[in-house]
Amino acid sequence: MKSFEQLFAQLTETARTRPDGSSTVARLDAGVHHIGKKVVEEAAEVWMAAEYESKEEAAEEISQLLYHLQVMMIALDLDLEDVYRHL
Ligand SMILES: N=c1c2ncn([C@@H]3O[C@H](COP(=O)(O)OP(=O)(O)OP(=O)(O)O)[C@@H](O)[C@H]3O)c2ncn1[C@@H]1O[C@H](COP(=O)(O)O)[C@@H](O)[C@H]1O
Repeated sequence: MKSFEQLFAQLTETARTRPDGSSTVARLDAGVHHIGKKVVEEAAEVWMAAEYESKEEAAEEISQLLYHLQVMMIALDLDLEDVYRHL
């Protein structure tokens, strides 16, 4: 289990070191348009899980949405403070 901040640190390091086989590197290479489609897709899956599936399934979809939002942040060179200052 990892926190939001721990995942962001891991993904930032992954983007810097570009390990072979990383799905995060592949998503970053695919670009903002591709990442944006995943954000929208995962947001819809959160909605559907919340209305029609279990709390556990909703939690899993929410975790995937958070992951793709973090990938988008890295693609845009945003750090956590850039987002937190709007909370
Ligand atoms: N937390 C996540 C995570 N959440 C979601 N996903 C990705 O999002 C996908 C879920 O989307 P879908 O259900 O739509 O699955 P899919 O249809 O196969 O989606 P696509 O792969 O085709 O886009 C998963 O298959 C993963 O590819 C994640 N991929 C990676 N992580 C974490 O990111 C870290 C780095 O991962 P790598 O870059 O792969 O090393 C690791 O700690 C991982 O646990």
